[in-house]
Amino acid sequence: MPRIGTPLSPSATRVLLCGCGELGKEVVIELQRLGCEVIGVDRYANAPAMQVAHRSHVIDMLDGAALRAVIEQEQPHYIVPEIEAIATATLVELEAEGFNVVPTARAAQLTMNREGIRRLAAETLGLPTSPYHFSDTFEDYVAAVKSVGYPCVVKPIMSSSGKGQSVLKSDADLQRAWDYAQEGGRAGKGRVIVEGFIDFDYEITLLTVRHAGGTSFCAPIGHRQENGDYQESWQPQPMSPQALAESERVALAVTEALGGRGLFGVELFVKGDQVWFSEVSPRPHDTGLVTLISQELSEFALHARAILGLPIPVIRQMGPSASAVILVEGNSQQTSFANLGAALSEEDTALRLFGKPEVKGQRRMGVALARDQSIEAARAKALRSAQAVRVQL
Ligand SMILES: Nc1ncnc2c1ncn2[C@@H]1O[C@H](COP(=O)(O)OP(=O)(O)OP(=O)(O)O)[C@@H](O)[C@H]1O
Ligand SMILES: NCC(=O)N[C@@H]1O[C@H](COP(=O)([O-])[O-])[C@@H](O)[C@H]1O
Ligand SMILES: [Mg+2]
Repeated sequence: MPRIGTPLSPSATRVLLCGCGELGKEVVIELQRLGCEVIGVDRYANAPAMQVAHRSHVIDMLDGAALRAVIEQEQPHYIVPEIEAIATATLVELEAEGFNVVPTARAAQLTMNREGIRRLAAETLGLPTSPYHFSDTFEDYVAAVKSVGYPCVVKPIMSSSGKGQSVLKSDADLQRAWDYAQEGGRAGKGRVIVEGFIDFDYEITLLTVRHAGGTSFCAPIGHRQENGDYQESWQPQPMSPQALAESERVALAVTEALGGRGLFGVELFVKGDQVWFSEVSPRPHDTGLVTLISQELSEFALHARAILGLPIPVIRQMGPSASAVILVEGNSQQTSFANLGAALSEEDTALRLFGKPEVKGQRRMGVALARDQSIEAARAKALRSAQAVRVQL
């Protein structure tokens, strides 16, 4: 049975987070509640999760040598990737040397690159996905678009939150979408994926947790994306029993193939009873922020329990709930948020302000949460709360 020691003592259970954004902040809070010693690592100082960790390091996490140095210095019992952009080859080496990477180093490596996870899901596991093609050159990409057909979606193979992603409707979009994908990739210019556009009725995130007692699913989360970035999410998303069963089948297959313990966000497109796998985060998912109000154990608490080998006997869903993001646009290192009384005036609302130290362009800085009698009412309430917040740069 797992044991947890005293933080900052030789018996401490040390957890090191690679990535310290808003999702990591909530994971750190849950780990702190269980008495872990938590170390945050990210590319910039005062990142949200660093503000609640015991200590932190600022490094370029894509630099394998820098990542290894911090991990060797800290000797964590668990290494918890919080973002995709990490030197995952170094995590694979460290795992082979005996470190515990959550859920597994291979899961972090395969999901960092759209090609890794897409080929695993479609080619190895035979799961339904959109038609797809990978291209390295403009000429090959044009041929791929012709074969996939319009509309289609182009994305850099390494990107997240919709960066570098476009929907193409005709030949007129070819050059712009290519240029944007070349700018938006995390590793700079390079390979893109061309995907057939799935005309789904709705899309969900199926939070799936692999823990000591087996695999558990949360109620499905519906969400609305704009330009590949999440704006609102809600739980539970109404689904036919067939679509839900198929979603759980796909999520189980993907998470079993990735292995390890932890929470996964399985992204699925649904039309009628038909389900397509899109991608998976081997970590808490942004659309899962809704679980901060919709579940007794949030996705962050579930991740912490799973990582530490603790039981998850039940996941209680508390009724129709929603989240709405607080996006800030501009330039500031001292953003402030006002009119919070109005934002929290209604029953069953909550706010998270992430405490990000800087905004340059557009950045998600907070989220409003709400519960109500119906999904429609919860969504409307979360939006009212988010819109009530007055941002000063
Ligand atoms: N093939 C597709 N057909 C239809 N819609 C799509 C397709 N691919 C992506 N989308 C839309 O774009 C959104 C973002 O796509 P995707 O999840 O691949 O991007 P991402 O950059 O990995 O985003 P994140 O990191 O936030 O998950 C999807 O949630 C969906 O709404
Ligand atoms: N879709 C992935 C996602 O939501 N990741 C979350 O956003 C942070 C980065 O935010 P930033 O870009 O504002 O630094 C990440 O650290 C993670 O918490
Ligand atoms: Mg996604």
